[in-house]
Formats: sequence, structure tokens, C-alpha cells
Amino acid sequence: MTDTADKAPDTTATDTPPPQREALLEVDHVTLRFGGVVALNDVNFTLYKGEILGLIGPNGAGKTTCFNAMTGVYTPTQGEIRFRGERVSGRARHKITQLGIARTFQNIRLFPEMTALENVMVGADAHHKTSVPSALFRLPRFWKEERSGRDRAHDLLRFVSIERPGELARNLSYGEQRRLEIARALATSPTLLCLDEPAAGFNPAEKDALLKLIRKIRDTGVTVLLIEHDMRLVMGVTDRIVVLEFGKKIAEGLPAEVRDNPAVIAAYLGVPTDAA
Ligand SMILES: Nc1ncnc2c1ncn2[C@@H]1O[C@H](COP(=O)(O)OP(=O)(O)OP(=O)(O)O)[C@@H](O)[C@H]1O
Repeated sequence: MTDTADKAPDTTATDTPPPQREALLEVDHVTLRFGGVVALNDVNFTLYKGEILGLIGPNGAGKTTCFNAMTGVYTPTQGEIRFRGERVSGRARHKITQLGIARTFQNIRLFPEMTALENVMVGADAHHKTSVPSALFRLPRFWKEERSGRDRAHDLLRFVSIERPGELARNLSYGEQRRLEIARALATSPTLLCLDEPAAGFNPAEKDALLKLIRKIRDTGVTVLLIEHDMRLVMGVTDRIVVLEFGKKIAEGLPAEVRDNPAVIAAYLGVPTDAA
């Protein structure tokens, strides 16, 4: 993770839109109010299977609220969110995980006193079929799931380049902890992975490694939704970008289109659109 710090990221991923346009997640005219605050205002976009979609916007634009609405933390005031055609709005969080949506958080939320391996195995539990009696009495199904969960957790740790599965999460480096969160989310075998500012606090070399990891995740067939403030990373890794400002969608398109969009430039520079 040290030799690529100053190289511009490979932007080939931005040249071609995804070949298949099968809708995976539809945010259908979603409005979400917190009292007087309109955190999302008639937001409408579709995430297609197999793509890496960036969700960007200045602080307070509504990005995390949008993630929270997709993952069952909040129910939209108006509109709905559909995943593979099924309504997710208002469903319990664990049901949404079982449908195939996983996420990481802006602030690291690991179990610090558990090992890296155990943290990932907790993620895999979302799909375990072991009944309570089977777990209590250690019936064969329990051991079978325990073993396969452990093997898969080892594979996932290798996938995110964590070499110390037995280390307590709190003893891992900051970068490792962030990657461990990703491994734990992947352990739920998601169809869609939502990453909330995964590069926060990373140095350029760590960002380059993360860019490669996100592509590797997509190459395994997982669709990725990425909230990220680092424009170099966003422009380098996403296929398309949706831009929010004050809860409204102000732009959507290929990274190059979004980068040159006057409304987006104005939103980031904090000047009125017609002055940009
Ligand atoms: N639980 C809540 N109660 C009240 N207001 C909220 C709540 N969550 C978010 N908001 C407000 O909704 C708006 C959107 O916030 P949100 O966190 O979604 O923005 P963001 O784009 O993720 O910002 P950042 O980049 O700073 O994380 C903000 O005005 C915020 O203060």
C-alpha cells in the first residue's frame, strides 16, 4: 500500500456505462422530514445491478439519510424504496440484510474486544438457519454452520488483506479496522454493499488500495453504492454519480459529466449556480 500514492487512479471504469441495465434498487420520489428539516426532498434515482454508483454532495446534503432509508433505519415520509422490485421502506433492518443489502458506517462500529475473525463471523450469522434448540444443544447443523462460517470469515479476511484473524479488533490499525468493517458487511453475502465514507482518515496509498478493493468487490458480482467526500476516489472508481444538495438531487451522470456540471461545481464551491 505504499508505492501508488502519487499515481492518478485508473479511470477506465468510468468510460463505459454498465452493459446491463437491470434495476437493483429504486429510490422512488423519496421525501424524508425530521420535524422542520427536509433531509430528502423528492429524491429519485435507480441503482443498476453490477455498477458502482457514487452518492455525493456537500455536508448535510442527505447522503447518510438516504443510506438510512435504504437500510431500514428511517421510513420515508413520502415515496418508497424498492430492492429487486420489493418494497424495503418500513421493513425491519435484519429483514433488509436478509434481502441482500449490507452497509458500513461513517464511524467504525466493530466489536473492539472480539477478534477480527469473530467480528466477521457475527456478520455471517445474518443468514444462519440454526434454530435456538440446535444452537443450545450443539446439534450437527450448528457445528456445520459454525465451521462454514469460520472458513468463509477466513476467506473474507484474506480478501480484504487482513493477515491477523486472531487479533482483537481494537489492536488492528485504523485502515485494517475499516477493511474489517467491509469484510463483516460482505459476510452477509449481500447483493448490494453500501459504503459510507470508507476512505475517511485514509492517506493516499490507503485510498488507492481501497479503490482496488472496491473494484474487486464489484468483480465478485456485488453492486456497490459509495458515499465519499474524496473526489479523486469517487471519480476514479464509480461508473455513475448522483449528487445531492440540501436534500435534493441536483445532478446524475457519468463522473466526467458530473465533474463538469455547473450546478455541482457551485454546490461544492458554495456559490450560486448562475455565478459559477
Ligand atoms: N435524526 C435526525 N434528526 C434530525 N435531523 C437530522 C437527522 N439526521 C439527519 N438530519 C438532518 O438531515 C440533513 C441531512 O443529513 P445527512 O447526515 O443525511 O447529510 P450527509 O449528506 O450525510 O452529510 P455529511 O456529509 O456531513 O455526513 C441535515 O440537515 C441533518 O442535520
